[in-house]
Amino acid sequence: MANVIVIGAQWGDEGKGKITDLLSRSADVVIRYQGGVNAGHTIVVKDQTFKLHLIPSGILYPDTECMIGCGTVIDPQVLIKELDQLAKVGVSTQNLLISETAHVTMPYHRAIERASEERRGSHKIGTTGRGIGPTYADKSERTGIRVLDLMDSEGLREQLEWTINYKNVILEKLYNLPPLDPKEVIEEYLGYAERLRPHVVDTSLKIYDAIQRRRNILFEGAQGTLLDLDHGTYPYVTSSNPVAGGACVGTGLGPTMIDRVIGVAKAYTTRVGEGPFPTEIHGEMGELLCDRGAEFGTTTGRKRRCGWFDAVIGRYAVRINGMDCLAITKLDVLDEVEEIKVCVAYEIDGERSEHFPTSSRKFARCCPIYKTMPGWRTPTTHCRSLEDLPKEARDYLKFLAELMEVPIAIVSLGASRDQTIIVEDPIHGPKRALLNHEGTPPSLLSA
Ligand SMILES: Nc1nc2c(ncn2[C@@H]2O[C@H](COP(=O)(O)OP(=O)(O)OP(=O)(O)O)[C@@H](O)[C@H]2O)c(=O)[nH]1
Ligand SMILES: O=P(O)(O)OC[C@H]1O[C@@H](n2cnc3c(O)ncnc32)[C@H](O)[C@@H]1O
Ligand SMILES: N[C@@H](CC(=O)O)C(=O)O
Ligand SMILES: [Mg+2]
Repeated sequence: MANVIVIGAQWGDEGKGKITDLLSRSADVVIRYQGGVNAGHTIVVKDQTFKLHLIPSGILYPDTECMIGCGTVIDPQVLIKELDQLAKVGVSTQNLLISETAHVTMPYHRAIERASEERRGSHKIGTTGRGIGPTYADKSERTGIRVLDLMDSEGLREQLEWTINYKNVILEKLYNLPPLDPKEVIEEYLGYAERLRPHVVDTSLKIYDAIQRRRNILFEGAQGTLLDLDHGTYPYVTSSNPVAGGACVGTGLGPTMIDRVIGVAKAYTTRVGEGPFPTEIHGEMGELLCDRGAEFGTTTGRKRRCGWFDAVIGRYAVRINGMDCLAITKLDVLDEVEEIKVCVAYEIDGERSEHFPTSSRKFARCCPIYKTMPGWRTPTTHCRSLEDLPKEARDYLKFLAELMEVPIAIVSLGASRDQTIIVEDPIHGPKRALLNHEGTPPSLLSA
């Protein structure tokens, strides 16, 4: 039995969907613990592509129980659309459970977010526009609507009447927008409630039950470490905690139950939305990575910004998440690149630093110090073992593992489930933190 967290080690879109789907083969339960429909997880199986926003990436396995945990925010309209789309292609969602205490995204959340982004002008965050920030803000302000409120029609009428009138003041007075009609919204959401009711439970009880029955639980992170509300490039972050620590809070499971943390990182870096990005490449090379990597948002279709691999943020992600091992994705995207750069440290205000600065303003002044590696200029999408890879590609991976002092357990060379090299067992390997008693690094990727 092993309970494993999968997290993004960069700014999201690292390919967590593909890796979670792959690992779900050995999981009994897969659970999302934060974020909402801002996430876009892509899974490719044979010639079928699935784009999931809220439903966990374990859903393609009919016997796996999938849960949407209490730390998520749920847009019922999008969730129902996702359920319908899966049903259309014959994927059962009977095993999907939704937490009673997750918060619900309402129309005023989306409207307020759009208006506030516009009002911010050049200070905008570049959000996905899905109402994520305002839904989490209401949770903190204690004016949120939870799934269990949605299930109680009388209570909901009263609660929403009050809340919508309260939000209408903001819409009308602050943003000069038309008010929402409480009756219309209430009827719309009561309809959603009936559709979702069969899935709604106390998921923390279900998880504890799974623990007691020695089931394998996979926690699927969305977004990435650098988008974390507390540990990312604030204010250019999302409003939840994508880091491994978020998995316990966002599901109601105690930290002593977690066995492993697997980080997912692209072989280069991308970021979508505003905010500093020291290794961003402007010009031809950035376009090449964007083209080859099909770097367009799974949710909004926005073009993702592309850059070289940044080992400073990689090391930071290892530390913040207590990462045991890494999955490196999209190595194939670098197949045509003649020379590959890796950021090994920053120069900040004339000084060298190997640490991620806590201030975003300081981060924006970081100039990457690069080490240049030779490319391999050979296709790798067919490789299924480390030995199949060109030597330069193996050297590149080894260099990344050494820089971050974390073993690479999985290498991904294409979007498809089978385009993967398993270097070592990602789930049952030893706990990395326990290997370092004498300060010796754990065994890294073998050459
Ligand atoms: N070429 C290539 N594409 C890959 C590989 N692994 C994943 N992909 C694709 O890369 C993209 C990854 O983006 P997402 O699916 O948005 O990643 P994610 O981490 O699940 O997303 P968020 O939770 O939104 O951060 C998808 O289009 C995948 O199909 C790979 O090894 N090579
Ligand atoms: O989460 P919101 O508030 O919509 O956006 C804030 C910030 O985070 C970026 N982002 C959100 N979800 C994802 C995702 O799934 N992959 C990558 N980046 C994401 C968004 O672009 C904003 O920069
Ligand atoms: N989740 C998103 C963010 C977006 O679509 O803008 C992505 O896959 O890039
Ligand atoms: Mg995505």
